[in-house]
Amino acid sequence: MKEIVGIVLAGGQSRRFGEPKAFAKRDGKEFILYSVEALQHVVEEIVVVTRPEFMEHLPVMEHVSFIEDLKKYKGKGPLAGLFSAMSQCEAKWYIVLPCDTPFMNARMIKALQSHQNERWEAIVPRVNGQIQPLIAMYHDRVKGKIQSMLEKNELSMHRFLSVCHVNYVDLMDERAFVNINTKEEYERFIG
Ligand SMILES: Nc1nc2c(ncn2[C@@H]2O[C@H](COP(=O)(O)OP(=O)(O)OP(=O)(O)O)[C@@H](O)[C@H]2O)c(=O)[nH]1
Repeated sequence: MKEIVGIVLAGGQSRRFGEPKAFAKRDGKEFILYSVEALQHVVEEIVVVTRPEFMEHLPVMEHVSFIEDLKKYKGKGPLAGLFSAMSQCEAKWYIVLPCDTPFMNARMIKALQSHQNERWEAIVPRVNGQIQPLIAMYHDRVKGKIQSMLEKNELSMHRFLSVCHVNYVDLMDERAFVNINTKEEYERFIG
């Protein structure tokens, strides 16, 4: 079993953005690569959970593999992506990132990781009072909890956190957590 694996969630619909967010660019580089690179020097391996039609557009990278959501939970959102990666790559801890945070960086991931401790099931940043469950660390112990939520079709990340033993850590770098969901946000932060 690996000590720590990175997960990049890139299987969403991007309905608000109107085209796949993973391939939107900042300074000529695809958003998804910012997520992969932020994790690259911190974790042993990275699993990108994405759609089959995206896979051929993604570059081959060392220690990075591309998988799909488990058939059973396809279309069920980030919790399904998280569970799919946890089931297909065993590790003690996971650090998850979405594919739409193009200012995320290794420094922030290391800051999060510095709170890693077996006492907790999840380490979740709070930035400007807002919790960030998709930019967080999860212990393998939460896998069963996610599965039972998915089985009940309960898909809320906040509801999931309510059943976990969570260490909320205040992080200050708001810019690293900028999340692009719409073309308006793209114009405002990257334009
Ligand atoms: N693997 C996987 N990732 C998902 C799924 N749904 C959302 N994500 C990812 O989770 C992150 C946050 O997703 P959202 O922005 O809430 O949803 P989205 O579907 O990408 O965008 P909207 O359609 O505009 O809501 C993004 O990185 C998505 O790619 C899913 O069902 N499977």
